[in-house]
Amino acid sequence: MNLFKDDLIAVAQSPLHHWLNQLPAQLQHWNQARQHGELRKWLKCVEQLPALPAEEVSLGDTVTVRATKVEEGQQNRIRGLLQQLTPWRKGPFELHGVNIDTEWRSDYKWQRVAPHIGDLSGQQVLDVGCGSGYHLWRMLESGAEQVWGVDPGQLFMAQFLAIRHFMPTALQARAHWFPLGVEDLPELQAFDTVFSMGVLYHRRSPIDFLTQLKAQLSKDGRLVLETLVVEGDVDTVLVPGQTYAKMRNVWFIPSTLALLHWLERCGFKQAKVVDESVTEVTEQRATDWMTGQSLSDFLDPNDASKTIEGYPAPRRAVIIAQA
Ligand SMILES: Nc1ncnc2c1ncn2[C@@H]1O[C@H](C[S@+](CC[C@H]([NH3+])C(=O)[O-])CC(=O)[O-])[C@@H](O)[C@H]1O
Repeated sequence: MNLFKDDLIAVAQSPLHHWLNQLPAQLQHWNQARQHGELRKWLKCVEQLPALPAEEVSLGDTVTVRATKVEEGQQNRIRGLLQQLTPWRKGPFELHGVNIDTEWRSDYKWQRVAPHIGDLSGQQVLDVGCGSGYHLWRMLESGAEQVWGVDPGQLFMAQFLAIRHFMPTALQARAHWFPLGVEDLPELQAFDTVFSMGVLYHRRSPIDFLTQLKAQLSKDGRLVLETLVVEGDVDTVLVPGQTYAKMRNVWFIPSTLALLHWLERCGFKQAKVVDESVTEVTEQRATDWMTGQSLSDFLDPNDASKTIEGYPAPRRAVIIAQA
């Protein structure tokens, strides 16, 4: 379990140390039974990345690491290796002059979330379904003491490890990623803020999901939830057919009023909607780093207010609720 050695030490030294009752055994099991066929290849790419000093670091809209002197050969090597980790969905990043223009401008989402969360100083922060970990770096920018991402997507883990490779040691020690789903988390009751963005609609049982998120929060903790919503009253929930915007695994898209009601039923307090907006094609689009189909292909070509299946086009809300 060398891959997670330092992260497990960080768990032991944190207020989350009771996670060690399950985590090492889960990672062991994952290592033996749940590894993706390509993971070795992806990790090899990460290992081959050149070591360069992180002399200029920005955890802003484009998460950036630069050294004063980078040779062209090193830059080409970085680009070539990182291109083997495509598709890159969540970013953007700039690593020693290599711009990773990801499918999503995840900075747009963060701009909708950040004004409402305040300073995260001193906090233990969990991001459930963190993808490449782009938002983990932004949470560190907001002051978090330690950030913990979980996501079953192993390509995203390799992407996170590649970004972390270039970070200065002091930041590396504060950012962690485990290949787990929300269903693998015990009731830790230890995080000051739990984020879960873009995951609820992928869950078959949204009430169980909200309950699992609540179980991660400390007594005074809060949830920052971002998800697809539809317009409508407290009884409105869209359960699409086989696909929604060509995504196969979409189950429940509630109205914000329905979602607030669910949160209340799960025991959350003071839940409020802090942002609601329609996703533009400038936020999710094909790029050199994700050459497949993207939002413009998922919308009705004659009416961008509808998905290709005729449902309302993607609209997203950010909700903050207290444990
Ligand atoms: N059981 C699960 N437990 C945890 N995560 C899961 C699970 N199943 C899938 N995921 C993960 O949830 C993430 C959803 S993407 C949001 C990324 C980021 N948060 C963003 O807001 O940009 C949104 C989208 O692409 O639709 C993916 O990384 C999955 O691997």
